[in-house]
Amino acid sequence: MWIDVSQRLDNNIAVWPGDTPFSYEVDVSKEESGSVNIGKLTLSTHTGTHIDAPFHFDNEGKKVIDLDINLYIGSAVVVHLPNRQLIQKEELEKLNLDNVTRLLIRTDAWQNRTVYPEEIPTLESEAIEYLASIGVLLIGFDLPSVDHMESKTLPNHHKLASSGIHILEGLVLDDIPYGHYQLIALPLPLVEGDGSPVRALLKKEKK
Ligand SMILES: N[C@@H](CC(=O)c1ccccc1NC=O)C(=O)O
Ligand SMILES: [Zn+2]
Ligand SMILES: [Zn+2]
Repeated sequence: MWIDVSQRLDNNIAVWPGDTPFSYEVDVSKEESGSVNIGKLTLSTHTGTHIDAPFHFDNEGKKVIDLDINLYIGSAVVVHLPNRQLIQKEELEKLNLDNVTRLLIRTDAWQNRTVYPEEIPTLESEAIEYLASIGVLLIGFDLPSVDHMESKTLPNHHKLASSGIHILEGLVLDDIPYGHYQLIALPLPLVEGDGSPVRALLKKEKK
């Protein structure tokens, strides 16, 4: 059974401070067109559950269309690391992450999803190096960013990208225990995209 671990997209969804509010409206109604309702979306590419392409923080970086879709489908491990400000290498070393290419970290630090949190946990730089060294290619968080909310230099975004680790943000992992899963979290084929909303799904593996 597939479990939806995406944020629902409605007109009340919280967005990054100052970013474009999400809006869905029926632009042309069935009555107006005589045949169909036609919706219109206005949204930031960083709305809800989404991936970041390197172009988000690097003008020379890959755009969404350039990213390998295989990153976003396949086996993943969910780990639960609540009540931390800094996620350290030592802590990750204690987990059994052999052969893990997709790592999803449940922090539980974004409790009230109607607003963006002021402070969120982050990975220390050595932890990113460690994850790259064991072959992690995708990291996902139940958080709006992999850097501190107020960061303008986005060191973890840059370090993850230069380490070959791709970024998935805004997952809803509230009810997801530690374990092995199959993940699907495909971005839209946005040719110029710096990021894309995804529908993120998990299915428990039998091991
Ligand atoms: N890094 C965040 C988004 C982000 O930084 C942001 C998104 C919209 C408008 C402004 C942003 N950052 C401004 O410093 C993310 O990846 O979703
Ligand atoms: Zn983002
Ligand atoms: Zn980001």
